[in-house]
Amino acid sequence: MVEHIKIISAKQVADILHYDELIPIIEKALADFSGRPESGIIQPIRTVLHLPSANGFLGIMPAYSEKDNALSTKLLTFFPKNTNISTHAALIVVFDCCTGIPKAIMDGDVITAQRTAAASAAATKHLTNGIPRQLAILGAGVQARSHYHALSYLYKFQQVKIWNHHMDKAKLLAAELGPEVEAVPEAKEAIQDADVIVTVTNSSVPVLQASWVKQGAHINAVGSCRPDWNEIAPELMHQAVVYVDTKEAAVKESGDIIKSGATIFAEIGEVIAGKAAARTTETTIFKSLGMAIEDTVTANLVMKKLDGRT
Ligand SMILES: NC(=O)C1=CN([C@@H]2O[C@H](COP(=O)(O)OP(=O)(O)OC[C@H]3O[C@@H](n4cnc5c(N)ncnc54)[C@H](O)[C@@H]3O)[C@@H](O)[C@H]2O)C=CC1
Ligand SMILES: O=C([O-])C1=[NH+]CCC1
Repeated sequence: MVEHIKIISAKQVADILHYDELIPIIEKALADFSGRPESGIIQPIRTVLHLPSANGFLGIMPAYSEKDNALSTKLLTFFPKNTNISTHAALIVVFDCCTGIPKAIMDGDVITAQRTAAASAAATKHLTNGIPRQLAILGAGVQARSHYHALSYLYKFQQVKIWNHHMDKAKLLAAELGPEVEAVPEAKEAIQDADVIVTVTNSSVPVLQASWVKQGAHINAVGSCRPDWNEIAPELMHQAVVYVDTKEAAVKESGDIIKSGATIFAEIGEVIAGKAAARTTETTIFKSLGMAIEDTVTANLVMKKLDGRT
């Protein structure tokens, strides 16, 4: 059986994935997820193993889409103390939906970076107030980079400010990205004029304060995927209208939700499907935890492209 499994590298995945195709696919997956079980999506809450000795995590993330005929599991590790090597590492195993036979093992790092940014881009498209001109990113790692590219695919920002707790990393990323991108020493300075804010740090305590955020801004809160970690000040969680990718996981996994006790207004998939309001004139937060179905539909796109089926 193993001889027939395709091994698909990060480079192959990166060559295939582009935001023009990925954002609509993720948008549809988010809507289908919120329309389950009728939409044919099956996705349990992920299993997360905590390794106290290394303060690391292993997540197992299976999902199935009947419409897409796609079945896969992502295996993801998160070791936040890693230095000089990545803090997250992922593999995706793709199965044949009729026989259950594994078809491929592919790199999951590029997919994790890009599908997460595509989900934030989809949320921003639905929740932002008018055309955003100023982007702020807190964090300067893998997700900071992919969020810049996904959001810049949708909008031409006049100014992008990046803050990181180590300024040198923010400076390096700013230099790599575009002439409109600037590294700033204080998070508050990055946030004050921002129409769209992205939080993508490994912090377990708030990096974004309520008083810094202008009324009507949209926030993609992407980090803090642990129940006892929060990246957003509880006051801001209460002031904003809170959207999530999955309500079921948000109340189990998200410290931003659990520690603040904030009310979830809707899943972003309900907004995309026209079943919940997009309250764009208010300050909005999209609390993203990441969903296996995003990986499954993205891996399916990679498979289809490699097979010449699309
Ligand atoms: N919602 C989702 O679907 C996903 C969420 N994530 C989460 O997004 C966050 C960023 O992920 P990556 O960019 O892949 O990680 P990364 O390790 O590449 O980047 C993390 C950034 O946070 C900074 N940082 C580390 N400790 C910090 C602290 N105590 N305070 C402030 N900044 C700190 C680092 O300097 C770095 O710039 C993580 O929390 C990760 O778990 C990652 C993948 C998917
Ligand atoms: O969905 C995902 O891949 C992740 N969520 C938090 C860390 C990685």
